[in-house]
This record gives sequence, C-alpha cells and structure tokens, in this order.
Amino acid sequence: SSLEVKSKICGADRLEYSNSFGRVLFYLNGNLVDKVLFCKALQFHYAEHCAFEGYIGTDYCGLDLSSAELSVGRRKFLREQKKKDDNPEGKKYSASSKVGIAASGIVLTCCVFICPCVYRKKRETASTVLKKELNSSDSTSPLDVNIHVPHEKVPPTSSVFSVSPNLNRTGSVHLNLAQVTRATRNFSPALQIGEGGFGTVYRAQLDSGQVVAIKRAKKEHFENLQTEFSSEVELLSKIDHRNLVRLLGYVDKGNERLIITEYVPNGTLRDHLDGQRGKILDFNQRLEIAIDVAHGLTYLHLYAEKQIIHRDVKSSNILLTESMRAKVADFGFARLGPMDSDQTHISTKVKGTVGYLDPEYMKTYQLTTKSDVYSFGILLIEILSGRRPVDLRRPVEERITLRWAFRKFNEGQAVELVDPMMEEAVDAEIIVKMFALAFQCAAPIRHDRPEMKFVVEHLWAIRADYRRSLR
Ligand SMILES: Nc1ncnc2c1ncn2[C@@H]1O[C@H](COP(=O)(O)OP(=O)(O)OP(=O)(O)O)[C@@H](O)[C@H]1O
Repeated sequence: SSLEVKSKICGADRLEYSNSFGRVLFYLNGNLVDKVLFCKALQFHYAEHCAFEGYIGTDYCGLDLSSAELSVGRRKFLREQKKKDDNPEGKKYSASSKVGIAASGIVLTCCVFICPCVYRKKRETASTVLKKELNSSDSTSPLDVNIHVPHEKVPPTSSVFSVSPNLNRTGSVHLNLAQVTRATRNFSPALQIGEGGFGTVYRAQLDSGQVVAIKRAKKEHFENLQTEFSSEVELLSKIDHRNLVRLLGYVDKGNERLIITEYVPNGTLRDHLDGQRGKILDFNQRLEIAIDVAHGLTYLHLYAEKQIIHRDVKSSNILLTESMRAKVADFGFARLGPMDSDQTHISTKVKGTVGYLDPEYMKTYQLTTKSDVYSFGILLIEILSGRRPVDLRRPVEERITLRWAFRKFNEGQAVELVDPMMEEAVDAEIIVKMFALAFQCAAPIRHDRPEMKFVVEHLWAIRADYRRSLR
C-alpha cells in the first residue's frame, strides 16, 4: 500500500512512523521528531531487544535489524547490555534520551518547526500520483470523481423565485430575475469578471448603488448543478465572517440559478502571485493573507452554525480586498461536516482541485476538516514560493511543488524556496518555521495534520517573531 503507519511500544516509549508515497514522518510519544532522534530511540530500544520489523530501521537508521539478528535472542541482548555497561557513551545516550523524551512536551513540539524530515523516493508509487496529476491537461483543473451511492438524497428542485428565508438579516439583498437581468445588463460580457466550473461571474451594480458579484450557473450542466447549487446556497447563507465571501441572496427560477455575493474588488491571490496586479506581494502581506485564510477556515470548521468543510481551498478561491485582506470564496463544493467529531463524512464524490487534494480523502472518500488543512498546507507553500502546486513547465523533479519544496527543505535550503519575485530578505528562521508548518498541514495522513485553530495560533506566533525581527 502507498500508505503505511506503524507504531510500537518499547518500554515507556511509543515509536511511530507514517510513510505515504515515500514521505516519512517520525513520532516519539506522539510528538513529531526528526529522523536523528527517532533513530537514536530506535537504536536504544533495539539494544533493549525491542525492534520495529521491516525496513524503517535498516533503510532510514542504518541499523541491522534482520530477524537472524533478533533470533540470537538473549545472548545478543546480553552482549549488547555488556557493551552498554562498558561504554559510557551508551549510558549517556540512555540517560539523555530519557531526559529528552521526558521533556518532549516542550522541546519536541518546538522540533516540529525545525525538524528536517526525511524524504525518500519510491518511484512506482510516486509515479502513480504523478501520472494522475500530470495527465491533467490543466494543472489546476478541478477533479470530479463520481461514486454512485444508491441512497444519495437529491434536494427537491424549486422552480419558483426564491430568496432563502435564512437571509432575512441586515445586508441581504432581495432580487427577482428582472432586477438581476437589469443589474447585469442582461448578462453583458462587458461585466463578466470570471469563469469557473460552476458558471460565469458578473460584476453588477444594484439600483441602490451597491456593487455585487453575481454567479450564474452554466446551463449545459444544469441538471447536475442542482445539488451543488442548493448546497452552496444553504452553506453560504449561514456564514458571516470578514474572511469569508458573504452570500447576499440568490435566485432559483425556471432555468436560472444565480448567486449574489459581496463583490471583492482586488482579484484573486493567484493573480497577485502571478504579478498580474502590479506590485508583487511582500512577505508581510503574504503572512497576513495566510492568517486571514486560516481564520476563515477555522470559522467554518469550528464556529459556523454547523461545521462546514470547504473542500476547494486554493489560490484562485482567495479574493483580496483593496486593503489586501483575504476572503475565502466559492463554497460550491462545500458539504456540511460531521456533527459528531468522531464521525467522518463518507463522500459520494471526490471533489476539489488537483494539487490541493488530500491524498487520504482521494483514497478513502472520507471527508474531514483535515482535508481543508491539507489544502491550506499546499496553499501556504504556494504563498511562500509563488509556485502553483503542479507546474508542468518546470523540470520533472520540480513539477510537484510539495515534493520539490520538501526535498529542498530537508537539504537545508528553505530560503531558496522563497518566491524570487519577493525581493526583501526575511530571517531564515521565520522562513523555516513557515515551511515547517506548511509541511505539517500537508502531511500525507490526516492524523499528522494540525487543526486549523492550531495553525492560526502558530501563524500568530510566527507573526510576532517576524515583527521582532524587524526591530
Ligand atoms: N465575489 C467575487 N468578487 C469578485 N470577483 C469574483 C467573486 N467571485 C468570483 N470572482 C471572480 O470570478 C472568477 C471565477 O470564480 P468561480 O468561483 O466561479 O471559479 P473558480 O474558483 O476560478 O473555479 P472553480 O470554482 O470552478 O474551480 C474568480 O477567479 C474571480 O476572479
């Protein structure tokens, strides 16, 4: 299998690792640690005759853990013990490792942000992923895999004009189709501001003078869009947060499905990273944008009326205001999250965008908030490096940005990952912390990823460090 998780209790320690497509993360007593410390612990316990079976000790730690060795059993064990007694170094390790492990709560948590994790290529499995990603003609094309489940409920179609009853609150707009047609000058191409999988987006000015964005569902996909449309409206209407694009109203009449949202005037994050909006984003702006997005997602996961999983976090779904605050848009793919935190939502369709998609969700169809955390990790790497998650114009070894970045990071070259368009020099330690957080978010298995709330807290801590470094 491409995903492997192993854990073993040795004495008072729990040793664990996860390996997904050659990306290995090491844990000691539940804390993410670097390879060196993990191997020391492994070696220590091996001497105590407690060993991981399999390749991890041999391939990663250079230990000889063959079964023959182990079967030497007690004789070997005694020999090791004797060696240890004669060797003060061995004793030193034992004592220091115990101290280190005891202090794990503080020290090892810090390790999360400085640990160079090990990257190992497994060509067959990696190429399967690559094939999937590279076969896509558009590196950021949405992926839509349909798995038919017989009991899937399809919400009833409403054929009359309707404005969600949930929208009767300050700020909502009530429009009928005629008003929308007028505001968009009969969906004039001149007012078109974008196009996505769901449909076309227009900038429109209402009679009141208020400028809004109106999203019009594509007719050719109409039948299929019914579920998505309803889910988008239902979810958006419950959301009220400054880092989330606000739903103002909707029209669902005949063969028109229209969503009216606040207009966010300054383009998408991707536009800015591409330099299409003039000035290139500086580090401070990138950090603030990351914090805004993390706040928006934390709200969806924790504080919305019902838990919401976005499912399509990506740079073209992050809209910027004139003061460069970020708002997360496009909840068309969103689904209500599980009510009970122990449950995971079994999805009927894998939806999202190639490059940002949680590999565990792709495999299991189990949707949790950690899928958004994964996409956020990918987004954070994109914010820092300026590179799209998949970039087919690059040399083969650089096409999957996560892999390229992870490898360079482990080679101690984190600073070189930073977007060359960003001219200012930023403290290397801060860059390392940002990337470490991004990799933690984009860990192959969800168990290893933090919650968004934790991500916000760490970004705030990094922000404080950054401010201090400027003094
Ligand atoms: N509320 C808004 N304010 C300003 N511009 C918007 C707004 N919503 C969308 N846009 C613009 O319209 C474009 C298309 O948006 P849309 O959400 O339909 O598609 P997408 O996110 O690019 O693709 P998809 O969701 O299909 O993967 C965006 O990239 C953005 O430029």
